[in-house]
Amino acid sequence: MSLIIESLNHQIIDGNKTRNLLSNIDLSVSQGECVALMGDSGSGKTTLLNLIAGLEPIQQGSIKVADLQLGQATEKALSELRKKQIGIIFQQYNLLSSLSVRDNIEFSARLAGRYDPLICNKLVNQLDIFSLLDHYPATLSGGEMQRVAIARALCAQPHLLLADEPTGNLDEHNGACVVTLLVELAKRQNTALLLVTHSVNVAQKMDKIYHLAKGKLSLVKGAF
Ligand SMILES: Nc1ncnc2c1ncn2[C@@H]1O[C@H](COP(=O)(O)OP(=O)(O)OP(=O)(O)O)[C@@H](O)[C@H]1O
Repeated sequence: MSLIIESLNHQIIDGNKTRNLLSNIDLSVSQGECVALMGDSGSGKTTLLNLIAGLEPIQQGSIKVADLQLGQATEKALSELRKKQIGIIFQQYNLLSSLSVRDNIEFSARLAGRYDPLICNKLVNQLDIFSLLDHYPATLSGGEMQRVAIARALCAQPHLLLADEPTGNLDEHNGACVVTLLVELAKRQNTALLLVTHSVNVAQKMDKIYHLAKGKLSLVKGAF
């Protein structure tokens, strides 16, 4: 299993009271499995991804990624995990502005110790960003940045890929192509994919769909 979440609870401060954002969440994603996470805006999807990436401290319950218990891990171990095992496609892309598209893509793969020019070149062609390789992020459109962020994450061949609205800036056709490619590559690389989306069409391409509402996670498509 690439990801195992058990009895996860997470509270936030809302005004002058606390709110249970995540209540007793259980979720497992195995290698090569593609899972969609849906839910209204503000339901806690991004917070859940941040907890899985070790970017926010776990308050109660457990999250295990690639055999590492995040709640007991040191900052160094969490940082190593993010470098080597977890790929993240952030809502805001988080491309490094001082690096060209080519260097952005290669950087994560080299950090993970998995830079393979053949894999990178193939991804660049599949995502149709070859002509952008010498450009800098500031000169790209939202959709182009999104495709570069996807190439960067996949080029590092992560164990677990977390994608927050990876098609939010793409039109319906390009969004569908990118998701088909994400699923195909996750299966081929044996990567576990957890993808946040508001699009039912995108979610339908996944093996399972979970819905987050009022802190509870429920399975709406897939094996029980
Ligand atoms: N550290 C924090 N302290 C207080 N409130 C927080 C904190 N982090 C998130 N929140 C609140 O938690 C709620 C869930 O936020 P989150 O970004 O996880 O939602 P989301 O489901 O990803 O929404 P969207 O679909 O709009 O991206 C929001 O109301 C947000 O303001």
